[in-house]
Amino acid sequence: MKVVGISGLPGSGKSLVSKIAKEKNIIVINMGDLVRKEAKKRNADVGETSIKLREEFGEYVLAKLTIEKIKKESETANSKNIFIIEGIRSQHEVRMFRKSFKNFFLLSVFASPKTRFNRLKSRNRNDDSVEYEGFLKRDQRELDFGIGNVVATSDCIIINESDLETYKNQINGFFNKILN
Ligand SMILES: Nc1ncnc2c1ncn2[C@@H]1O[C@H](COP(=O)(O)OP(=O)(O)OP(=O)(O)O)[C@@H](O)[C@H]1O
Repeated sequence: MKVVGISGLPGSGKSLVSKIAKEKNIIVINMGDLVRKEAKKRNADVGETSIKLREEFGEYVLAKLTIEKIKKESETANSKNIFIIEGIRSQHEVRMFRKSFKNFFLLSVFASPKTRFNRLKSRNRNDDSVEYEGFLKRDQRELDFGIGNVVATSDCIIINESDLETYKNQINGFFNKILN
C-alpha cells in the first residue's frame, strides 16, 4: 500500500492534486472534510472546530480518524491500493502517518501569499475570506498547527505560481513518477 500526503497553505492548490488523483481512481481522504463534517454536526465554525477537536481529543485526532478510514477502505479497495491524504497540517500527523504506513510520501504545494489570496478570493468557498486580514488570520492558524515544518520536511514540493495548465502538467508528472 502506498500513501501520499498532501500539504500546503490555503489556496496553494491541493485540491487539484486530489481531483487528478480521483480521475486516476486513487482514493482521496480529505482531512478538511472531516473537520467540515464535524463542524456541521456541531453547527459551529470550521476554524473553531479544528481547534476544539484538537483540544478535546489531542493533536492526533484527525490523523487517527484518517488512518482508521484508510485501513477500512484498504480492505475493500481494488487493485491499486494507493491513497491520498489531503490537508496535513502538523508534524504530529506526519509522524503518525510515517509510523502507520511504511510507504508514505509527503508532497507539498507552494504558492506565494499574494497568489493564494487572489485565488481564494475568486474561489469564494464559504470559509474563504475576501479580506486580506482574514486570509492572514487563517494562514496564521495553520502555521500555528505547524504546517510550515510539514512543508519544509516534504519529500517533494510543487510550486504553483503559474497557470493551471502548467500546474496540471506538474501534477501529472508527479503521479507518473509515483505510480511507476
Ligand atoms: N495554477 C493555478 N492557476 C489558476 N487558478 C488556480 C491554480 N491553482 C489553483 N487555482 C485555483 O485556486 C483556488 C484555490 O485552490 P485549491 O482550492 O486547490 O486550494 P487548496 O490548497 O485546496 O486550499 P484549501 O486548503 O483552502 O482547501 C481554486 O479555485 C483553484 O481552482
